Amino acid sequence: MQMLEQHQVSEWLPYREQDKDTNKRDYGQVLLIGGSRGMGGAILMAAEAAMMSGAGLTTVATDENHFSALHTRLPEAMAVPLEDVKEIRHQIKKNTVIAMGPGLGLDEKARDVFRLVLKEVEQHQTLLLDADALTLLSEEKVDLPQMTILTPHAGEWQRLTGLKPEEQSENENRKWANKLGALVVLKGDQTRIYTPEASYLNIKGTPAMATGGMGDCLTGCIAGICAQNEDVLEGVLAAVFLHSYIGCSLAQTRHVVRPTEIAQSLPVYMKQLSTLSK
Ligand SMILES: NC(=O)C1=CN([C@@H]2O[C@H](COP(=O)(O)OP(=O)(O)OC[C@H]3O[C@@H](n4cnc5c(N)ncnc54)[C@H](O)[C@@H]3O)[C@@H](O)[C@H]2O)[C@@H](O)CC1
Ligand SMILES: Nc1ncnc2c1ncn2[C@@H]1O[C@H](COP(=O)(O)OP(=O)(O)O)[C@@H](O)[C@H]1O
Ligand SMILES: [Mg+2]
Repeated sequence: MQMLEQHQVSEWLPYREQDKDTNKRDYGQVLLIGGSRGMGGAILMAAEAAMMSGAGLTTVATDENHFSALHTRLPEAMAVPLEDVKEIRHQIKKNTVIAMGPGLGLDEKARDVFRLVLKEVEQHQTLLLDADALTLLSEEKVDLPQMTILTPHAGEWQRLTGLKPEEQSENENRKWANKLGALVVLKGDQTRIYTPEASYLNIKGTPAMATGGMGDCLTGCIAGICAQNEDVLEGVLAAVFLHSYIGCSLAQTRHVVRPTEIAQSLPVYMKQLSTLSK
């Protein structure tokens, strides 16, 4: 298992050359799907992290009840209603990265959008499944596009694989990543990443990060960084490292780190780390 190092991450992070003529469409378009009634915060946190990590355009498909909160907190993001099938289909076509699951719920409406995304997404797009989308994946019969990114915690991984936390060994996890043909980010105090070919060990996080929404923030971070990276694996590894790196850095002066604080800090840390290798 390969340990992630800061110098690699500084190479993998997207870097914006100052004198380059570009526009927002050069930095990817992210669609985030989730936030059923009462769980709007989950998808809002993911959207904020995606936008703050530099996605060129960020769109959120969520319950209409959350639109005003989203626009107040994050006016940079666009919103579409979760039940508008025609619009969601259009958005799936349009976006380069699709991240689904935070606060999505497990009801029929959630199942419908889950099936729609799995049916419509194309091989050239990057799909990330987190939270309730992982639970739906364990219940529904669907084929995953190649190298779908899955970001389970130990409980979600158990639902997908049947492996109890104490059975989630390197061997078993790799076998399952292979079987699913997926890039698996198995979250924990020290997150491990599995592809069919290799496995990676993140830096240790901090218990100050053990608070609701921290995984939702990671989802946005991965989506935003992958929107700007040609290489999906490098984007995922850089995002996982950066999320913990910022968490540890903020925890030096905090009892608990808010996921939204990590999102707010992303532009500064990305600039700092990505510049190191230039
Ligand atoms: N502000 C919000 O709107 C928030 C919404 N959230 C949403 O709440 C929904 C449920 O997600 P949860 O993950 O809380 O619940 P889940 O029910 O999906 O998973 C929790 C279960 O997994 C087990 N488990 C084993 N190892 C675990 C580990 N390392 N971490 C966490 N659980 C572990 C727990 O014992 C529990 O039985 C998701 O849609 C999620 O996105 C959460 O993200 C928290 C914040
Ligand atoms: N004790 C800990 N040390 C380091 N990181 C942690 C710790 N507990 C949780 N995390 C991180 O917080 C995130 C939790 O994700 P998740 O369980 O999906 O949270 P949520 O669903 O509430 O957003 C993961 O990125 C995990 O690595
Ligand atoms: Mg989660």
